[in-house]
Order: sequence, then C-alpha cells, then structure tokens
Amino acid sequence: CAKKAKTPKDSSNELAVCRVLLADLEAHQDAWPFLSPVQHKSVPGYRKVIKKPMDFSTIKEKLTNNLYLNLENFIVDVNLVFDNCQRFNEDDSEIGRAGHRMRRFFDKRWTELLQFF
Ligand SMILES: Cn1cc(C(=O)NCCN)ccc1=O
Repeated sequence: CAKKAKTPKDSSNELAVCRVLLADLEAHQDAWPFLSPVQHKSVPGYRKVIKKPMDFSTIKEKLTNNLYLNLENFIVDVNLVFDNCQRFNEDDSEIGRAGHRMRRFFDKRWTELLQFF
C-alpha cells in the first residue's frame, strides 16, 4: 500500500517534541556537565579524543536554526553527547555517572513520547 506522505505538519510536531525533550534534559539535576561545550583548553586531551563534540546548548542552537529535520536527527545529537561522555570519562566518575543517569532519563522520556506518533 502507498506509504503515507510525511506532511510538514508531522515534522513541526516532532520538532515541538524535541523542544520539550531538550527542556527536560536541561532541567535535570545531572545536566551540569552537558549544558555547554566542553572547554577543551581546560580539559587536556578532549579535542584529540572527541572528534564530534556536542552539548545541550549547541543542540538548542541547532533546533532554533531549524537544523533538525525530524526527531531522529535530534536524537542522534543527544546520543552523541552521551557517547562522547562515556568515551572520555570513567564510568566510576562524577561526570561518567551523570552521563549514564542522563542517558537513562532521556531514553525513558522519548520512548514515553514515542507512543503519540
Ligand atoms: C561532558 N564533560 C564535561 C566536562 C566539564 O568539565 N564540564 C564543565 C562542567 N562545569 C569535562 C569532560 C566531559 O566529558
């Protein structure tokens, strides 16, 4: 059967969900390591190890500039934040633990919202 054409309405709904999800992430008590770009000048080795830095403020900027076409593109960047964190930080560290808690929170939130699509 013919696939339902994605109407622009759909992506604007999805982008509204992205803004809600991002607000939830930023409001989380464990968000502090991820709110702004890692200052590679004060974090030795970061720029060498992490090829694609990402943080919540950069995601907000991209959302504001319409750089996400849909929920999927947005989720890719959020997961990049957590993957970078796991790569650079020990699991048993303040920031490493915050990353795992934030990823668990995010996975729960967007799967809850997914049921509406
Ligand atoms: C996500 N992340 C954050 C930091 C950091 O120092 N953030 C500033 C907190 N005020 C260092 C390494 C890292 O992977």
